[in-house]
Amino acid sequence: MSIYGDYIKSVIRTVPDWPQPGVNFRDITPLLQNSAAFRKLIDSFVHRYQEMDLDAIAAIDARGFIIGAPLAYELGCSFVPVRKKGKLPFRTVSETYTLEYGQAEVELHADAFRAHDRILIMDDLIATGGTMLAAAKLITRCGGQVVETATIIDLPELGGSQKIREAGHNVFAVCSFTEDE
Ligand SMILES: O=P(O)(O)OC[C@H]1O[C@H](OP(=O)(O)OP(=O)(O)O)[C@H](O)[C@@H]1O
Ligand SMILES: Nc1ncnc2[nH]cnc12
Repeated sequence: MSIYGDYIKSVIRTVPDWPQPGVNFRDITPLLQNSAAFRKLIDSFVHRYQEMDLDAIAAIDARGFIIGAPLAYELGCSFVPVRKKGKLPFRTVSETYTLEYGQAEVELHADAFRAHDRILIMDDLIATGGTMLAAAKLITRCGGQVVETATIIDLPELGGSQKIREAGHNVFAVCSFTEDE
């Protein structure tokens, strides 16, 4: 958890039973509306990653882009979009995964980075971990080195962050929510 974790958590809204009954949706839009909170969020990531000699931030479509792009700008490294199926125009590699509420597929341009590049994967939230693990597999298949996976929100009870760690990747989360919060 980052030094601003409690503050960032306090500006995230929980919407019960969305998009389907039983899901507590963690909504980051109030955080994005609050310029002071958004700045602290990006600063937390900059603070953690500025000495890690990253080559690229690979951010996951769509909410991962919101934080991945300013971080890449601040760190002076490249931005790699990991997109939902059918959005990238060039040669792609893809990986299917299971969401908390459905199935999906992510894609990466085959030439998105150089072999051995040091890459941080960024997303807004880890639930089952399927999305992050699919992105990590893609990046590894393309020759990248996954230095860490980062997120604003971890939902540890859903087991995703644990699964990602068991697959051999570091996980950094700014804050976490239990099901009853
Ligand atoms: O750990 P998981 O169970 O894989 O779930 C986490 C993913 O689910 C959400 O994305 P979503 O597919 O809803 O897309 P969006 O960012 O386009 O809203 C979230 O932004 C993560 O990418
Ligand atoms: N509970 C949740 N809140 C927000 N985004 C999500 N993506 C998957 N599960 C989610």
